[in-house]
Amino acid sequence: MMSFSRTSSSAGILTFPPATQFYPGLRDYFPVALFSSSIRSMSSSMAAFSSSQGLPIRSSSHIAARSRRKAITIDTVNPYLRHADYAVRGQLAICAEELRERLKNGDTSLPFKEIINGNIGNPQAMDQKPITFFRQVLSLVQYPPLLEDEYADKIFPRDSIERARTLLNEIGSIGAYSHSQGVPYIRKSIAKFIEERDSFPADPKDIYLTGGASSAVSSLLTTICGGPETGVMIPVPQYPLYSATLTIANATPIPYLLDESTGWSTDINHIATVVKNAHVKGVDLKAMVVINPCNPTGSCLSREEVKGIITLAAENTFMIIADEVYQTNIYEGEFHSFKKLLRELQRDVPGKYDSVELASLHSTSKGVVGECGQRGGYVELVGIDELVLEQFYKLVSISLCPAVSGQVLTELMVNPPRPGDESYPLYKEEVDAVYKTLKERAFLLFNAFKEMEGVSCQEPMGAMYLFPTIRLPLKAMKEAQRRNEKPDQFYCLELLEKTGLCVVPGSGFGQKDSTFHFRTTCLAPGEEYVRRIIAFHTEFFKKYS
Ligand SMILES: Cc1ncc(COP(=O)(O)O)c(C=O)c1O
Repeated sequence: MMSFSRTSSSAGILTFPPATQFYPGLRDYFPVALFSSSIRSMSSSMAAFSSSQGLPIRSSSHIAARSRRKAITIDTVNPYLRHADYAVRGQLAICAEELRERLKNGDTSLPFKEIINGNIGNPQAMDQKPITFFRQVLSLVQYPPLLEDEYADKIFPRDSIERARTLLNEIGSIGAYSHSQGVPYIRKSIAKFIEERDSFPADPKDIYLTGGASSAVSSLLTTICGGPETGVMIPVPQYPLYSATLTIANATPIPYLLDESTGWSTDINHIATVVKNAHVKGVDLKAMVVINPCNPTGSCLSREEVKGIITLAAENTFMIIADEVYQTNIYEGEFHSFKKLLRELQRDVPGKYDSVELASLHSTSKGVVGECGQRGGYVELVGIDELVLEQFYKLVSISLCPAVSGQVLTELMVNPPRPGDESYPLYKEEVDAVYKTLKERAFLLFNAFKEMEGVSCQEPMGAMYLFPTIRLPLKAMKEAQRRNEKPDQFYCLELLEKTGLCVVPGSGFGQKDSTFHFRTTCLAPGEEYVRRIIAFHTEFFKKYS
């Protein structure tokens, strides 16, 4: 009956990355689970890892046997990579994949018939459909002979044919490398989009197309980080791309806490203290990451919060990395872009904000586009020293160019059909429907959490996740301890085992000491997902209260 054996075996990475030795305060917010993942015993090779003095090792005989054959072993692989952890695709996701495989192979012993992945914001893996216009243009650009077909205009609307012709004219073949910074024509479109959004000019030369926001983050942090002395402020909770990338760069993540009691707000005074403490500890604080709207909390920054952060950056000279990939996933209030408010401050208070360095990220993965598999996105860099930009350009040029199909999709996201265009009515209908569905699903889950014993959740404002707190009964805490699992990890593993729902323990994102959360996406269709959570939670509380 049990889906996988409950013996807890260490998955290896039990130490903090070296950078945290430089900044031990991190342990308070990223307890073991962020940098480690003990998994319930599985057949997976990961389960064979064990721990000795904090280093992930296999049994020594195994190592000896392996090292005779392999130059690169788990002992010699880049230790910073080995220390990095990414909970979104971590233990829970691995276990879920195992269970999915068992279901596929006809295992009828499990108490559910399907796995539902609430662990990752992957809209088209659920039931979200691509935007028709986007895929029409992409098809034509991928296979230009379609444009010559006498039936082309019977299959494709005229504006998608025109757009494909324009793009092919600008790009040449989609199978050719583009400029490393991205296709110039697409950079112009992005600049226009930013101008329309912010009511301030944007310059195509400040824009770099990227393979999703993740590759922009990786390039930025590679450019910024020079070793453990380099500090980068990250929110707690945070999207673990940041902690993982900083670990790989052997830099020091400096946590700043979001305040759950006030809707996960960003307290500027607290951040000012964090900055001061970092300086006292001798950290060379280079940048601050802001995720707005926020993954995992679903909160959105107010104008005052954004301006407060920009002011701190101006006064303390650190770069802002504004992760704005959820800028169109807003359910309450308004999205305030860092670029717009920076330009406002520069206009209103001449001089003070002139040297603020800002990187703003956007992506085709989220919003109502949801094309995460296509790897499109961009970063806009303003206020950056020219010589640093040269280094950044050199870095991105080492990878030649982001996928050109992803660039095309980025062009379509920033330059969609407009009123009066043949494709506009369908485009509008599709984006409105996706937006409405995402919002409805967020509130369906939120309303369920409101009713659940021991659970509290902030009202969703944006993004595509909820991050409820669970106050676990003492008996459940003891059971977690007995199993050598973190309490939130225990709850999530139980949920997976009993229902097939995969969510991520809060420890994967960082959380205040003695608080426990989990993160779920709001993407699952229908009410089944919510029903299963409620039924599980009720049983769990009945059993452990
Ligand atoms: C806050 C945040 N930034 C960046 C990313 C990465 O997105 P992309 O698919 O564009 O690399 C994600 C993905 O979930 C995210 O939540």
